Amino acid sequence: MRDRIDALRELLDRASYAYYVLDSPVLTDAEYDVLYRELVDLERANPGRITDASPTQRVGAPPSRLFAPVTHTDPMLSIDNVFDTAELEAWVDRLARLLGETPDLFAELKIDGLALSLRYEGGVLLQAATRGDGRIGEDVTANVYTVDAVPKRIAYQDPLEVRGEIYLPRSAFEALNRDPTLKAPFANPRNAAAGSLRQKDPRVTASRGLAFFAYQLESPVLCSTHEESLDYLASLGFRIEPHASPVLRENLLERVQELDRLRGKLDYETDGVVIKVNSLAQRVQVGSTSRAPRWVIAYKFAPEEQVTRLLAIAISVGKTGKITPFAELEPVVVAGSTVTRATLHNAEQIERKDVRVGDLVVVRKAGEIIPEVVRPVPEARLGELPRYQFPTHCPSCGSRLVRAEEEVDFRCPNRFCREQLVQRLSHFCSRDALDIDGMGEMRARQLVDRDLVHTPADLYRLDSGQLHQLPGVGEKMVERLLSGIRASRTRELHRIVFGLAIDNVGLHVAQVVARSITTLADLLTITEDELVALDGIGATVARSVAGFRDDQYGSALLAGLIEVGVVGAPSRVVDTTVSDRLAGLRFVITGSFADYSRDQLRALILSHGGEVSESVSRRTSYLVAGDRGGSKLTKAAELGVEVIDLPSLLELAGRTDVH
Ligand SMILES: NC(=O)c1ccc[n+]([C@@H]2O[C@H](COP(=O)([O-])OP(=O)(O)OC[C@H]3O[C@@H](n4cnc5c(N)ncnc54)[C@H](O)[C@@H]3O)[C@@H](O)[C@H]2O)c1
Ligand SMILES: [Zn+2]
Repeated sequence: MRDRIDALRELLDRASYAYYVLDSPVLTDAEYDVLYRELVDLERANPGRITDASPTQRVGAPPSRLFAPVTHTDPMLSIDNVFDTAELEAWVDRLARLLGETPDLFAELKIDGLALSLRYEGGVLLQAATRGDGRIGEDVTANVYTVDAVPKRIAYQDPLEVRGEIYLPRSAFEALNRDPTLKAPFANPRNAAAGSLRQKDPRVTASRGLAFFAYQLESPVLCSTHEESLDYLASLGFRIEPHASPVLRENLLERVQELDRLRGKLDYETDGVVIKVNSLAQRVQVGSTSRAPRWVIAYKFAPEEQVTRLLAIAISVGKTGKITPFAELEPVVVAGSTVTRATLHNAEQIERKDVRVGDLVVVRKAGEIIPEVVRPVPEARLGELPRYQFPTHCPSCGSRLVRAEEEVDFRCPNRFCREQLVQRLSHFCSRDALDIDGMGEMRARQLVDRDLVHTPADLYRLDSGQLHQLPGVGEKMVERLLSGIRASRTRELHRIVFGLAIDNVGLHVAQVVARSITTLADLLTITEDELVALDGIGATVARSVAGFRDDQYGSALLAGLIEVGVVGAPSRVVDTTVSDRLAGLRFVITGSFADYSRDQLRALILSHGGEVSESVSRRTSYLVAGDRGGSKLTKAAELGVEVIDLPSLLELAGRTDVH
């Protein structure tokens, strides 16, 4: 019977072939590593099932027929991986036991390229070969001759073999992927390096800008440590990665973390730290297994992506009724923190990516960004899983969900939906809005559940007796809440406008609106035309504001707030200009962006001196397009307006992040 072990082997073999031979991976490295780990664990529990044919017992993949085969004198092995510091320490301890003493160690960045063996004789480069399956590699001499960083002549006459990593610098990778003659962009610099090296025509290789770091002198008769051998290689003209250095056992973890912090600043991709035994005599003492030497280990950096099981999909209701699906996950550590939930953005994305409950999914968390499900790994699906059916009704109030044309999000149309009330109430009290201390989402939920509050205006009618009913609220908390509520009546106007939770009105738009009114009551009379006339406010926003004021919920809320004395105070004019890099440029934004709202992008552009308008015209400098941009894209094409993506906008603004 075909079981999980067979399925994993077959999948990993297929992935390795795509990765090593076709230079076009079907899995990410993180996915591959997780599935590989699972296979290792299963084989460990069932030792009778281990065979030479298992991917856990082999290196790489057989060489392609495109190149002449080269038999390596010493096999080119793989390196075992560890994924956390505890595993790294265990590795050092094991070595120390094998050797009877603490080994001298040496730490190098693990360059994400591919291994290359270089043979010299009589002082000239005779042959260059890839690793292949470790025993037999591919002859790529003609191509390697075009790589400047590889010395063609060295001042050493006897036969000599040098190993190292051939890689594509990030800058060259980005330039290459912009090349319009490329059939398809490369997934990452490693695959681009492999694809560029393994070309039939050396002129193509020459044009790609490959680089090389040496990290191993084979048959190092002249040296007694790895450090000496690298120094010797440098004296022969080889480039050595500049951060490679000996390290004391007690400083090892610190050094690994230093290298981790450094990696983002380098022009080459690295995926870990390779820790090696420095003494060559000690290396001989510990030896190798058939797959990897025992004297070296690769500590893999925590990837910003991880793979875990999708346990369930649930939906949340936002303050404007927007429905956001999110994933409940088997807990997984991503980029240093445990993730149990991640956003799935919207129904359309679930459908397009075909995410199914029970799938292994790729979860990404970069920096402070909310974790998201990037995609499922359907290759790892065992048996059939049903397609996900998006709910048709609001989980809170049972209303039928609606989706406007050209919109990606479903909404609960019921303004009086309890969950929306909870979200609106906690938004009203949040830091950037009325900033009422002690009133978070939990407290908002308690108030709504007990029918004490139905709109933010009701907050101002609460008495201490009612607050005392809430669980966990004592004398002190009652005081704090009451004084916070009282003080909030005279918050700056823009905070109140922002706190109303009007569609499309973020902090920046709220500031623009607040500047044109003197009291909250003015919102009751301002017309749509007057709003459109304001700088930085377009037709959509004006319609939202006027629509809010005219509907039953909005008008009642405004009247209620005025009645309880929420008068507001003039907003201090804050100069939010950060730079003038975008001065003179006029932007239009379309589509949706995974991690940022359009309002955030608008604020970013304005803070760098740019202008934002609602519709594309001949005067538009750039159309910034996210997912599912509609008619504006067509319009831009008609008028010849340049369309850019979010990273390009950030680059123009001289930023790496919106915040
Ligand atoms: N995405 C996929 O589908 C897929 C498929 C197969 C393998 N992989 C990736 O490849 C890995 C396994 O491949 P592997 O056997 O080549 O192991 P490896 O890439 O984890 O480690 C060995 C390699 O590290 C390289 N290296 C870089 N810097 C080095 C240094 N300073 N010193 C020594 N070596 C250095 C060498 O090329 C060496 O061959 C997996 O962990 C996975 O990340 C991915
Ligand atoms: Zn609802």
